[in-house]
Formats: sequence, C-alpha cells, structure tokens
Amino acid sequence: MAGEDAAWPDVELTERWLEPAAADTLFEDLRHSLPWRSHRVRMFGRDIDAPRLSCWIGDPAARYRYSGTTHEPEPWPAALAAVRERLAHAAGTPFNSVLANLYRDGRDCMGWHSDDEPELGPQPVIASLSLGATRRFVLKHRREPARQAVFELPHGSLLVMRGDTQRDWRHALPRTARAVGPRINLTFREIIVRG
Ligand SMILES: O=C(O)CCC(=O)C(=O)O
Ligand SMILES: [Fe+2]
Repeated sequence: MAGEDAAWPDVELTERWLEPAAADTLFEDLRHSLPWRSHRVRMFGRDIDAPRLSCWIGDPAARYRYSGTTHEPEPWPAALAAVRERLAHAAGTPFNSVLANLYRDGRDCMGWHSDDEPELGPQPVIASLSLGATRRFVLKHRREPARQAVFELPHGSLLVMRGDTQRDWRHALPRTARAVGPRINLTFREIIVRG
C-alpha cells in the first residue's frame, strides 16, 4: 500500500511465462535482429562502457532519459508485438516501451539502481522478461540493506515489479564467476508522455 514500508518488495515471478520453444525463438530473433549497442556510463567520475549491450525500443513519443542521456526509441520489432499485448493483459497495464539488455556472459551485469525516473510515474509497473541463461536478480532495501530478496530468473520467466518497489528498494544483476551463456532481459515500461 502506498506510504507503507513493506517488509518484502511488491514483486511476482512467473516461471515459464513463455514456453521454452517460444522463448528460444524470441531469444534468437532478438539477439540477431536488434541493433545492440554499447553505451557509455559515468562511474566514479569516469566514462566507461556499460558491462552489457542494450537497445531501447518504444512508441515514437516514448523518449527516455537513462544514465544521463536521452534515448530515441527504436521501432517495435515484429517479434515483440504479440508479447507486448499478452504482457499488458497479464500485468493489467499498457507498456509503450522496453529496455532490452544483452548480457554476453557472466562478466556482463547491472549495478544497483531503481527504475525511478520521473517519466515512469510514482508507482511504475515494470514487467521483466528473461531469455537465455539463468541469472540471479537481487533486491535490497534502501534504508535497511540487510533486507534482500533474491530471485533466479530462468529462460522464459516473467518478473513483475509494482507499487513502491522502485521507491523503497534497489535492484541489481550481479556478475558471476560461473560459466554462463548469453542472456537477454526485456523490461517493459510505460513512459508517461506529457503534452
Ligand atoms: O537484467 C535484469 O534482469 C534487470 C534489468 C534492469 O534492472 C533494468 O533494465 O532496469
Ligand atoms: Fe532496473
């Protein structure tokens, strides 16, 4: 509930949201067809390559500021049209954009952050679809970092974050020394378009 400091983040994991065969097809399609790019991020006062490739997709109006730069969205690939519809239905809310990340191996990762950009509104619903290698996703409470929630995100799984999750928790995809193959993650978001 808004304002309350929940003991657990408002997240729900559905394994096998996509059947393995459908997840395989989508993984291969996106891996080869999306214009994956390496982005520069500022860390400890230096510009470095983000440890992953990414691609920002969305409706033309869904411009987005991320890591200090404005991204013009790529158009929706045909392979995502049906998934987007089904997701909107499953999550009970529309999505006008998706951030796709490609983690090439266990060294690729994402550091601690919240998806709390003002363009997403106060209680964003973020639907995160995972394809490829299973990786660990960790949420940590902002004020009480000992409070953590850990999820393994397998091929075809869907994790939906809601409510005050972005306000009260940060999340990360840590690197791993295990030998893992590539993984694609799609975080569907609704950018609130003004005017
Ligand atoms: O790769 C993941 O599971 C998380 C990605 C993420 O947090 C993001 O794109 O904001
Ligand atoms: Fe995130």
